[in-house]
Amino acid sequence: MADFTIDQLKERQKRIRNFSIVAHIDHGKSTIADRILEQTKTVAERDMQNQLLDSMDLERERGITIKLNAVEVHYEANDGQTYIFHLIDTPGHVDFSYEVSRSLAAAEGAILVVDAAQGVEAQTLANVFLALDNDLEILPVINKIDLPSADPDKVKQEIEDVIGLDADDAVLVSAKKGIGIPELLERIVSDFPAPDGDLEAPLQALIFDSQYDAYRGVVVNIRVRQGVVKPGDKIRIMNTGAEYEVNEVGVMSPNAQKRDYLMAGDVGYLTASIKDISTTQSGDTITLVNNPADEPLPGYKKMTPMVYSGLYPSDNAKYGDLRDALEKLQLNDAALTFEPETSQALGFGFRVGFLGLLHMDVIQERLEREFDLDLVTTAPSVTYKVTTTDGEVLMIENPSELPASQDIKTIEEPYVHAQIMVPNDYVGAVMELAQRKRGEFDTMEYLDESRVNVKYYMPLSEIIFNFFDKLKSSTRGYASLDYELDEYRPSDLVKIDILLNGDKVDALSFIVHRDFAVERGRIITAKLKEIIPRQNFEIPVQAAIGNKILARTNIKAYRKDVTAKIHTGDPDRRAKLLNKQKRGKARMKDVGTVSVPQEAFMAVLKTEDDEQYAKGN
Ligand SMILES: Nc1nc2c(ncn2[C@@H]2O[C@H](COP(=O)(O)OP(=O)(O)OP(=O)(O)O)[C@@H](O)[C@H]2O)c(=O)[nH]1
Repeated sequence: MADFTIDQLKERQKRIRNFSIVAHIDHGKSTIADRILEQTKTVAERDMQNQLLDSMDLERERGITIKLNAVEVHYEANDGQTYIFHLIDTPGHVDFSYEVSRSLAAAEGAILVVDAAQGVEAQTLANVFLALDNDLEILPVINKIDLPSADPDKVKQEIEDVIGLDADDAVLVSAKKGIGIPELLERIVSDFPAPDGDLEAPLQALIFDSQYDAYRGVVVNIRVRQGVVKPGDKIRIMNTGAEYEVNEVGVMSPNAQKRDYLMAGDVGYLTASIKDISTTQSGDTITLVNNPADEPLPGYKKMTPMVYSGLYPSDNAKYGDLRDALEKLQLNDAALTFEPETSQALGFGFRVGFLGLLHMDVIQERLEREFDLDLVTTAPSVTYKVTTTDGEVLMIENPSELPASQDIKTIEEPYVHAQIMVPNDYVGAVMELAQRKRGEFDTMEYLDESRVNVKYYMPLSEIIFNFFDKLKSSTRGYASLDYELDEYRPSDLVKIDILLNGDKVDALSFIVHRDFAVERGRIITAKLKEIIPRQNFEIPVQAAIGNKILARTNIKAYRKDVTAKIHTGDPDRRAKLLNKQKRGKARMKDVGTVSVPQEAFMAVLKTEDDEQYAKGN
């Protein structure tokens, strides 16, 4: 059992530094974290691999950080003392900013990384404001000073002008070449405060994340605010009231290492044979049963999903597995929400809420990889606010549930306030794009003599459907984007239904602005004609608003000799064809009499590109 005195703990607490690294995407957070692990010998050189903290395969493959990670590092400083760092790496993409705000709640300091060539970007600003909101000490670091285009002085000036932070003694670093890392380590010790939680007060530990482990139950990641927790302690989760006995406490360094105790100021994990995953929500507080804290810590702001999409198992028998998988993922991803839904076309599934399309992509891929599921996903939709002629207000997350037009008084859609940072030369392109996406100009501010911050009000639905990709391609990658939900505004919106062989397919319905309806109707019927394979009868494909048909095309039937060829062709070729067919089948869903591939449900997302081709842009 743990053997320690309060004085020893107090001494230890003075040597703890909890900090997070925040930056715009690709400015080098993960590389800096790697260097810190390397120079403090937390990881032996032979075990060192790039992006060590990005432990998910998906993170490595895509080269992005999705989840926050907390690692304990021991650093022997120039003053001869050994300091305990808890380094919390965070994602940079706008879809994952909820992970950033959670990690910041566990830290006292934030290293603000800014690329020496790119300067301050939209997410730099967004993240630094999150850090300031959390009262964190901020240490500016200018990274990539090895680049020929690096201009640290200009970036210092920008940090002062745009963020209002003194950047005179910003640490100059090249994470790639290892330059400036020793200075950075010293500055972490001198600039960030030690945590100040009361060691003798009743336990309060904030749950900031958890994972499910088939053997140990839920592994809960905590930041201890006050008191001490150790194996054998009886704990209570304050909001759910669940009680457990602690089996193990420890830290990640970067692999799990058992400890005798975790104390105020520590960031680590705890296990207690927790099998019921609903009892340990992120944001809840853990205390001791026999000496409980009076109140839980303030939790996290609940995240509002931005987009919803239907998730259905390809094989209807896997419905229960999908629910299990979603529950387990939710434990690890507080922003994920879901509820059961049924579709005439797709059977039983779930309506799942996401923070953006990247988040949706990541969840879908994790479900398929980590839980071995085969999914059919419907096109994402924002939440519309509908007032019916009876005065009832409905929040519509699924386009197929939109009431008939004669029952609707108004439809409102969510608007965001977007800021786009871009070099002067591309302002014209940005404005043209924003205008085309129904944007309403707000203001424009100069960041320095060559860059501006353009602000627009825009419908969220236009932003989530590849606005970011378009923005990048029309500014050669120079623009950065950040946005926050603003308000609901009335819009002239209509629902387009798709009919296959005369039957309405609910999972293919979508909502658009009336001005784009006919055009989108035409494009999507043409797209579906391309995507849905021919069958042995002719299939009419129609787009309609109510009873009014906007567009129609036909998928022709197989000609007899085509099938005949397959049956009489040479055996090798026949086998190949059959195999190809079989593989395709896995991703097909029988909708009434028609087999529809997964791709078709996403076709509505693709219509935007064609629209622009059609207009010759
Ligand atoms: N030239 C140069 N390149 C660097 C330096 N530091 C990082 N990079 C490169 O910049 C890219 C992005 O680095 P990451 O560390 O993955 O960036 P990040 O900010 O963690 O990105 P996310 O996790 O996706 O938010 C990688 O290709 C790195 O190799 C540096 O000091 N100099």
